[in-house]
Amino acid sequence: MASPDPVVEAIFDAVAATAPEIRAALPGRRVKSGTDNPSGESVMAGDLYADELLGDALTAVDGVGSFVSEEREAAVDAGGAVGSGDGDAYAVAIDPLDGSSNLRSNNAMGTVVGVYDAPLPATGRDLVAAGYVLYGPITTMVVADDSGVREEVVEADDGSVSRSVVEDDLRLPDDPLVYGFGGRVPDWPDAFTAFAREIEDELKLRYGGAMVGDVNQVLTYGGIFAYPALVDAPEGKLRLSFEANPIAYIVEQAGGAATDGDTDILDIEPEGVHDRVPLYVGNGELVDRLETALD
Ligand SMILES: O=P(O)(O)OC[C@H]1O[C@](O)(COP(=O)(O)O)[C@@H](O)[C@@H]1O
Ligand SMILES: [Mg+2]
Ligand SMILES: [Mg+2]
Repeated sequence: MASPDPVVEAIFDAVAATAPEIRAALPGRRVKSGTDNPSGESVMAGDLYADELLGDALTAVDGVGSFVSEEREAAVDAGGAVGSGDGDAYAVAIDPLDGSSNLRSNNAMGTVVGVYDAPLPATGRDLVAAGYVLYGPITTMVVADDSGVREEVVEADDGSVSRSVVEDDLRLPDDPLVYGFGGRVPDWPDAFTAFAREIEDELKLRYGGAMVGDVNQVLTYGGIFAYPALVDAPEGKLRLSFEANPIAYIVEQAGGAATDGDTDILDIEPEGVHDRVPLYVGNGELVDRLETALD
């Protein structure tokens, strides 16, 4: 197996190093910050705190040339040309706090990171690695690169942060057990509702309102997660660069599939870094059935 890319490892180290600090800061940051993000959504104080901490940590990593975040309009130049053709630095895209509406109710949340070898916006084929932190009862981090997917436990001890691998070859189980679909049922297109009715008969509902938490259930138990196209929002809710691409990369590296209903998420050509996309992700045969159902 090829040795891990040192820049990618430094990026994951930086994300892991911020996780205990983000977690510790959340109790006092469960309120709205009073601002909206570039997607027009209300930003929580926790979103802003995580964004600032991660922005500082990631732009300080040697080999990170540019940094974009769900919470920032423009890319931050971190010094260094991005892309294998023009330079040798990576562009890092983050969703600093995924599922931050769960802050109020104290449910799971996460941080998502994508490491692209091309200036953004780029397609998911330009990802060289992706990962997410899950702030559950345990702080875990799932990381993927071309060698596969690993689950790690992140722990802070006396000011230092450790990453311990607990699963070194995470694969989607063959027999799916769970599903979780976002959005209001009356807002779903009829074809998706019909597909959901079939799935309800076969799998158990697990929906927590944070993509990272819901996808982590699918990775653990097998199944399908969707934030579908809605009748009045055909692009759905989730953002391609910060959410769908990194999650699609991780799930595909774990043996699963990801689509916007028609096209592999990783092949979608973005127009802008804040583009939204419908996301259907999980076991390959379920994603195939979904594509047929939406045809
Ligand atoms: O509350 P809803 O409409 O079900 O939306 C839930 C979805 O929105 C998100 O919270 C969007 O992410 P952010 O919290 O990063 O904006 C996803 O994590 C989740 O899948
Ligand atoms: Mg999110
Ligand atoms: Mg977010």
